[in-house]
Amino acid sequence: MAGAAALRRSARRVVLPGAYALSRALQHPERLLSSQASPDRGGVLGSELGLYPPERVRNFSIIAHVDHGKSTLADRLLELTGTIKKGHGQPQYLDKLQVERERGITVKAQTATMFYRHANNQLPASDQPDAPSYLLNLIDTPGHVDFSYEVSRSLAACQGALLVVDAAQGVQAQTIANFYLAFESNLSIIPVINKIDQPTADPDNVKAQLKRLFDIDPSEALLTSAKTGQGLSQVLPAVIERIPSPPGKCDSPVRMLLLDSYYDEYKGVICHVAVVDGALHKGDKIASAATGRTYEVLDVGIMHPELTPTGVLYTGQVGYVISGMRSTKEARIGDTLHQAKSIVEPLPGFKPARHMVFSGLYPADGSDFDALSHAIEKLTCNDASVSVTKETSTALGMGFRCGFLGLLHMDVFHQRLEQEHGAQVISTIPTVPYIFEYGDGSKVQVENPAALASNPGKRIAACWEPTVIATIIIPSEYVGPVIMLCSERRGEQQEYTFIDAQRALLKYRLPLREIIVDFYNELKSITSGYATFDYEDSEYQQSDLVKMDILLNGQPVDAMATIVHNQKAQRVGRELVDKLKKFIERQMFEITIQAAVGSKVIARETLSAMRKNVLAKCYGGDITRKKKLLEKQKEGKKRMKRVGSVDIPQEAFHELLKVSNSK
Ligand SMILES: Nc1nc2c(ncn2[C@@H]2O[C@H](COP(=O)(O)OP(=O)(O)OP(=O)(O)O)[C@@H](O)[C@H]2O)c(=O)[nH]1
Repeated sequence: MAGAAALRRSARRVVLPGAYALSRALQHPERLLSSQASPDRGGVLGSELGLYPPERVRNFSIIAHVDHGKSTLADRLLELTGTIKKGHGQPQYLDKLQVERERGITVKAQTATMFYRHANNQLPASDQPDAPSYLLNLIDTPGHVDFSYEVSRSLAACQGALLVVDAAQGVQAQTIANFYLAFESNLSIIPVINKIDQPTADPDNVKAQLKRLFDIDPSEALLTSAKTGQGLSQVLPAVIERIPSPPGKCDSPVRMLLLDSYYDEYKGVICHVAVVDGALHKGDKIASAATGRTYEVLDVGIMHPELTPTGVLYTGQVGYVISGMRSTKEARIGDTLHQAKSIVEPLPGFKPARHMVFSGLYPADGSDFDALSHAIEKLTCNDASVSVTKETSTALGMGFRCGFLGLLHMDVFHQRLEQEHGAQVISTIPTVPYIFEYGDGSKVQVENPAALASNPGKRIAACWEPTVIATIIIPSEYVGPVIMLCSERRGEQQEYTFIDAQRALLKYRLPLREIIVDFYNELKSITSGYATFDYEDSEYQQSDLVKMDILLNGQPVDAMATIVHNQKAQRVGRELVDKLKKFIERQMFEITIQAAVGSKVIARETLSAMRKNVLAKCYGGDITRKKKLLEKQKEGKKRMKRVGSVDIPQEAFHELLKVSNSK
């Protein structure tokens, strides 16, 4: 380590800030730090970053179908470069969120900077003391369909991607989606066939699939096992040799792409940025191209893998900036940050996230509104892809209408609200954004069915619903049942091909509403878990939609209203009414439960009256026992929502959610 320290000192002496440092570094590559001499965590200094001109930087991502091993591979690369210690005790270092660890999925894309000495593979490293060192930015991405927005965002900062494919499972639906995202972003793609240690691994078959589907030359594929370490030593050399260095002008005023932002209680808003041109120093004044606001750079550094201040970031590098922004609303993802008072061309940015699913979120106990509001605000600071607007429901009181990228995203958001903020929420039936046109030609986007009055005074002339193009990959014996499922869900076949001797690829246009919860579960169950599924959003299509109300004792419960296809209204109405009958406890009066479309009742159930007197259970005059029972009853009441005179338990809302999505 003494040698490493000496190297660092000498490096500091020779390096001057800015472009000059870069040109000096280019003239003296022998002075670049080796990975062995790479700075220990927290010790990375700006002067050392200056030793990595764009030619010695590689920004890449790992993309794959869910569970094919991205995060494990990322961990191995971090270990290999000494960025984290081997066996650091935490599986999947880059999966930081609790929900990510629990569910084993990656939700937020994370970035880590690594230093790697690229020695010639033919010679022992000890014989190559001058082998050049590289700065590698690895961006881990989520694999689930809901988070493809995160994937495309991460790819914007990259010039290449490792496309990881499980050697036994082969190409799956998200492999295809992710390949096209990377391909359309003009990235160099390095195919990595992972999990070759598995007994059922068939790398040759996977190579053939890659050739057939993506025209990838089989000789380009790397064979690895992130578990045993086999083949991993080829990965980083391939990154350096096959992925181009980031383009950008070192001597221009600083211009960077805002990749992501989150709020840290102690540090404030932290922005992840990719520096496209110029260099960024602590103390610089920067401006946002979107808002025009200016900020002073209070701290700047790299993720190595934790925040490591460097005081500077140079062209092509990826890191973080803290600049006194008050909220993540100021840090718009995809925005261009640039040197204040300079005129720059904004970078292309990203397509704004499209909210596919909307749901109302209400505090389980009405008096907790402020607490829920605070929790949602905090969470959206870290997940800017959720849209939030206040709404009021007659049944549930004050709450929020939130837009999510998909159902998993919604689930994850709920889970985080409960786990990280202790919030207890009731959520309403998820809905997709419909478009309704009235007789007078005016159009509205409906994100809350309750907002669509049954008799709006205006005649509804037409309705449209969003559709998706779904890609499904299945073993060929399941083609029949899958085709049946898709037509039940109002799907329209677009493509039917075979990707190898055993597996078929189906493409369907499906109404988004039909797939938003239970489609994937059902698809999995009819294919014994073998189907994989991905979708991309597509156009709106005209459809015969109706609003269905649920009435309790004749009163509509706004939070239970839903929009359904006319043909399915009867079936959904019956199921909702049956479910409610099961979950609403008998009360001291009769309750009628009805589903209605307009003024027409399409399903009805009656719950007979019952008198429930807990105190009757208390014989004699034991007052403490009576009190306890009353307390218990009060607790139970807290978890009820009163609609008119009817108490509805929280579970009823959750159960409705399942019904309305299964049909
Ligand atoms: N046998 C074997 N198992 C592996 C290998 N690589 C990863 N795994 C296992 O595969 C499972 C999924 O790995 P992850 O790294 O979480 O997969 P991922 O692609 O990051 O998944 P998401 O983050 O959910 O998209 C884990 O149980 C890993 O331990 C490998 O090379 N061989």
